[in-house]
Amino acid sequence: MELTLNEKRLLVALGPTGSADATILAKKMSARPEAVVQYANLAGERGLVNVEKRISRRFTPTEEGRTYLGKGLPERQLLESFGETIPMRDLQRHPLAKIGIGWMRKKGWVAIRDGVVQKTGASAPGPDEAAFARLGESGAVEDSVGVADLLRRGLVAEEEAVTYIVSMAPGGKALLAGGLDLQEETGTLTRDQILSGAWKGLSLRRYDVGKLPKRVYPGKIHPYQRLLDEMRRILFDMGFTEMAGGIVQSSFWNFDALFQPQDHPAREMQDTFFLGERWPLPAGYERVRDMHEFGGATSSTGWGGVWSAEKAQQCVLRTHTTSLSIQHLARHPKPPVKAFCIGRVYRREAIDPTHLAEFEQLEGVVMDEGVNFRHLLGFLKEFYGKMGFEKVRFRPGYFPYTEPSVEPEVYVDGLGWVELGGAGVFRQEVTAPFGIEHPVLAWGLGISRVAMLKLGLRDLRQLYRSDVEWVRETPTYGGRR
Ligand SMILES: N[C@@H](Cc1ccccc1)C(=O)O
Repeated sequence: MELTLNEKRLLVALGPTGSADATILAKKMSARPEAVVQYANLAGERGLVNVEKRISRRFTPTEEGRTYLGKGLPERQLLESFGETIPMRDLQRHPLAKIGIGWMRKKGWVAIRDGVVQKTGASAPGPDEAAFARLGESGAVEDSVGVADLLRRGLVAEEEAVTYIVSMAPGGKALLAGGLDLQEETGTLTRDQILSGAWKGLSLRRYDVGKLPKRVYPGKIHPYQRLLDEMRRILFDMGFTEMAGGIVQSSFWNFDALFQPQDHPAREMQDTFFLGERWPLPAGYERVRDMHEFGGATSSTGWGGVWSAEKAQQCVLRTHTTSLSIQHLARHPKPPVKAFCIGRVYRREAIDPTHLAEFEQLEGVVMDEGVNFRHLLGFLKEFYGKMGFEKVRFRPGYFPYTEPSVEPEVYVDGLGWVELGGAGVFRQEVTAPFGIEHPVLAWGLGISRVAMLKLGLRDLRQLYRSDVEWVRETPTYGGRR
């Protein structure tokens, strides 16, 4: 083992006592205490010494406290300034009278009658004076009853003292016993030393070029957040704007506006988190009602039956971000619309490694004159491609609000084809009540799924755990940033 000269000197300084405070070692080595702590930590890593950090509370005099040091507390000085009695008026001329008289009375040392101050005979020093005397001797005191009194009077202040105790470990002892060469070492050669050849006679400090430095973990964005940021950037790059909305939605916006029948199984208690609140229906809700009951002014026949306004008012934790898409379109019924959102959605799932009751969805809508199903497939291919899924295929799907509907699948090495979201063209039953006259392409996907695939996770819950080790070890992917 190659030791630095400083480490050797530390062992030599430590030798006689086996254990010492870093400040004492610093004096012996004529070095700064911080430097000694640094040498000791290095030697500690090699098992030569042990370093123990001790933090202690102590109290040192304040500026006011210092003025009494060696002389005594004001009441003591005042008490000793007169004999058995003194007229109050005379005592008041003493510079410490203001503070001292009150304390003398409080401590029962004097009584005042008819303008005359008279000693009671009791004036034994209390714990505060004892502590103050100790303070005078050593400059600092440990906590005690008396110190608490001094602290209250503002005569001492608390200080945290850190001391490092360095003690010899068996490794260091053995090295020291074997004898250490304390010749000065050269770490950096000068130009002159090289030119003159003097370097040949120097004892050079050795470097272990094979040794890895200590790992450092700089601040890092959570892998899932990185992925969300990347998706957001991809969509901005593709010309989308971001839409926003609340986590709580009325059933009207979460289901009815999307032509989901009121007796649809997804609207059952076991699938959706219903809330106690009810929200009023928006103006023009009757067109949605008519659409459900008989198809409104369109060629659709609707679902039939009676549509309940009460059911539509019931609030839910949004079960999909499509509830934001339809509201965005209701506010912007004229083309072009090209918007996306990333947000958390809630479903009453039995929780297991691949299903959680809350997860993030990404949603996109495109509305413009003449866009069609083929454009939708193109958008999806492009988006998934930018996400790093090169092979994408589409299977027919079903959603109450789109026709035609597809379920995109991406190819993942080792897993094969994996379903990733849903997409389709909004039905007239969805668009007509809001006066939307052009085709709307819509798609959505669970992005915690994407994260699982991209980060190679077996358990979705890993995304939501506070596992700093995992965050540290997960490489930043994609190479974009
Ligand atoms: N909302 C659907 C996804 C989807 C969005 C838009 C159109 C079609 C399907 C889901 O949660 O699975």
